[in-house]
Amino acid sequence: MATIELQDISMVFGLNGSNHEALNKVCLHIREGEFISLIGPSGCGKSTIIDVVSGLRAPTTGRVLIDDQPVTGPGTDRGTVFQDYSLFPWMTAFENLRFAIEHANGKRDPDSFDAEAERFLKLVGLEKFRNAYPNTLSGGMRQRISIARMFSLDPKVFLMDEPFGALDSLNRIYMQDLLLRLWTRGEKRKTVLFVTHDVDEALLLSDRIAIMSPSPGRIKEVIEIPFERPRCRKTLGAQPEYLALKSHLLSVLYCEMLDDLDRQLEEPVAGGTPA
Ligand SMILES: Nc1ncnc2c1ncn2[C@@H]1O[C@H](COP(=O)(O)OP(=O)(O)OP(=O)(O)O)[C@@H](O)[C@H]1O
Repeated sequence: MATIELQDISMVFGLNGSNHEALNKVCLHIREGEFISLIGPSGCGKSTIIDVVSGLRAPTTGRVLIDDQPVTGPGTDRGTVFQDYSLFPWMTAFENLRFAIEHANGKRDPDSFDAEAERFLKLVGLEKFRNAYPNTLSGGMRQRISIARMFSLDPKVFLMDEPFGALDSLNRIYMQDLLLRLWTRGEKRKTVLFVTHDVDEALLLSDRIAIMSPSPGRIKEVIEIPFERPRCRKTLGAQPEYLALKSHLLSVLYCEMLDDLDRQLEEPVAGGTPA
């Protein structure tokens, strides 16, 4: 478990000769073992936050602390899952897992890497696909391997950027439940920063939801999700409190979307003003 502290994170990108402020003084404290989701309109800077916390990108100003230590680059204390699976295409499911485990634990007995890879394949129900290459697996199966890899590396922090965004709705449900079960039964509960566009997904998974607004990206509101764990999606969706929170989230996001649209339409269009 770890705390994550985002302190006044701003990010300015150079874009077509001018500067674009993607994030403006984002502050967020994430508690030990907490599951927090970032939700907000496209382009509000959710992925940029994941990049900054993972250490792949340095902020223009501000800093991230993990357990009070500043992030200066990528590290084994953070595991990531992205929407695009990020598996090595020339390795089988087993080899992808084994490679990651070996890379993270180079000094251990090599036989233990095999056993560990087999164990995690089984945990996500893919032992029969041990020798399959990623291009022969469905999107859901590939994402199961990515998740197994993240759990097998045993980092303190999980960073997940729309991990289920490319999946159909049934696969998405399966993956959400799989993630919840693996996460809640871990001895040391991981601290999770999760990006999603899906309000129901955020409500099912999160302890808190941070709503972002665009241009530049900021955290507009942070909402506590009061439902006890373990959560059951069948009963959760029928609770009046769930419906009220969902309605609130949707109205905030909808306002953001309309504001964004207004801003776009105010910008001059090359060749004249729209009628
Ligand atoms: N490398 C880059 N160079 C220039 N601009 C960038 C770069 N990366 C991101 N941006 C800009 O920063 C802003 C935030 O991008 P980001 O990808 O973090 O948004 P997002 O909220 O994750 O969007 P989405 O939900 O569509 O994935 C956008 O306006 C984007 O165009």
